[in-house]
Amino acid sequence: LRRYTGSGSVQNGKFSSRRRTRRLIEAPSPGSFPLLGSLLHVRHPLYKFLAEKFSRNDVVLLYFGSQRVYCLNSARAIREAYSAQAEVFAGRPKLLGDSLVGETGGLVFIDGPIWRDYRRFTLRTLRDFGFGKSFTEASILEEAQLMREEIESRPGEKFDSSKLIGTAVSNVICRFLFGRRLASEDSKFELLQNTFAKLTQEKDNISELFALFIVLNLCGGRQKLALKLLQYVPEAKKVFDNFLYLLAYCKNITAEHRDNFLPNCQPRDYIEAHMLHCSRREPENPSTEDSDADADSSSQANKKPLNSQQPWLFNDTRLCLAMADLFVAGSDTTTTTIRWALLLFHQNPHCYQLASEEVGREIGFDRPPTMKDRLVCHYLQASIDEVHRCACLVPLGLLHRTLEDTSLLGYDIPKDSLTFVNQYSVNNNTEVFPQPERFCPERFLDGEGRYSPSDHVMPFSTGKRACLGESLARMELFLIIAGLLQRYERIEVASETGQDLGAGAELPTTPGDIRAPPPFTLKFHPR
Ligand code: HEM
Repeated sequence: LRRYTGSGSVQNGKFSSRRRTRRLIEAPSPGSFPLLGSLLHVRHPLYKFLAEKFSRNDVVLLYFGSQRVYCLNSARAIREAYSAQAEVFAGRPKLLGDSLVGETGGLVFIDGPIWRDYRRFTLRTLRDFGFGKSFTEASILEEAQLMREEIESRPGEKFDSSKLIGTAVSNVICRFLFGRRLASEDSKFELLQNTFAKLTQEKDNISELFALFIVLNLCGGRQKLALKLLQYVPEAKKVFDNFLYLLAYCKNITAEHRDNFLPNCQPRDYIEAHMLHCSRREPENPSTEDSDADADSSSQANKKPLNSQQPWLFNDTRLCLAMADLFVAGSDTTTTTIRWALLLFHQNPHCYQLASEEVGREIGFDRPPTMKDRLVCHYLQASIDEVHRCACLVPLGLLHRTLEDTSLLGYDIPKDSLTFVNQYSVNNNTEVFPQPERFCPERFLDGEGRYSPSDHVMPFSTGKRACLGESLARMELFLIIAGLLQRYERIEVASETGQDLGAGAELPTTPGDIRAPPPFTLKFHPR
């Protein structure tokens, strides 16, 4: 019998401050064993298992070791938690990062004032550099142009899709972070790209999370001890080493910047913006109440003063941790979505045809696309949403942590529980998306053929922890895909591993956090 012995009781959907002990109202669960938790009660991939076995349940309770982990298995549950109770669900679990680096920082696996200030600083800097404006647009178009030059320098050749698209996408983020692109021949660049594609796609991160929490349990929650033990596991050690490699790379570039930094000039990249911010240590207005607005890159959020609490939160190690997070979060996600788009168009050539015709009609073939064209390219916009739905790139999102006791759709959720979304359940809900296995952009068009997005498709999540790079990703997707449609009458896709990738073929996907298609090459047929 589990009893709730937290700080309050449930009243009007919230715990009151009155201390009381009562039975928890538990969400349905596949079951659990002591120590191992639900590991032996679930099948892989977890998102499919939960979507099928718990198709009628909004919330499912799992255990990673003894850690409570709630799956938000419907759009209703996701919105109720991450939007309606945004503050309560805005925490992140501690996953050894602090112990590894010796500093709390970054943007993804951290919460509290450091995360808040760095998130605001990053959104503000992205906006100042023209996130959603011409500077970023120009960077993306330049990378798209370089990609096309590469293709046209070797007519009739096949290109590795990950490398070709990954180079363009990663360089957009490099230009923002470091103020320069890295040549694809640069061995460091290739290493960085591959390292994190492997980390996010190939590894079965859910099994590893189960394992990590079991080890943490065994160590009585002591992170340093768990880290020491995990150093003996070759796979885990490789992950730590790769991360430390990326961090060292960011540190070197930061040191180079420091030598050339001119405090009175306009910052040219994220590192300089950070240096400028640190050099102006005069106190700013104290932090105002945080609102939902700072979860996105809206201008309101970015006009708010940074928290600037004492002690000073900004330092070089945290800068490097934030850069590492932006590089990892901003490279493979967008690259893989574009690869999915090309693969799904390959399987559905009539959709490629319709999108090309629209691009030809609305943009023409003589000038590069701009973000304004999005407003008139209804079919292409709908196709991109359908790519998000079918690809379901991050099916389980990232783990959140509850910052206080709460209740969700009638179930009790104690403080410090972990939560994750099941985007796969939502995207394959037959009541909202009939025949979900079909690629059908028309789902997102109204009766007059105008783009009509659905609030069920949430590739960037929602609420306080929603993707910080959503605007940049949306720009990259539209500009790069529209540019390819303009230039190439047909794009041939061929599997690198002999798998059938043709129309109707079921596509095997990678087991990691990112659901990527199998490796394939691209051959371009110019108009
Ligand atoms: C198609 C491309 C992308 C997809 C599908 C995507 C998706 C996501 C998702 C699902 C999350 C987790 C949200 C949550 O925990 O609720 C996330 C977080 C994040 N993303 Fe993205 N992302 C993309 C591109 C980018 C880009 C280009 C950047 C960098 C500029 C970026 C930076 C981040 C960061 C820093 C976070 C952590 C935010 C936080 O915890 O406060 N992402 N993204």
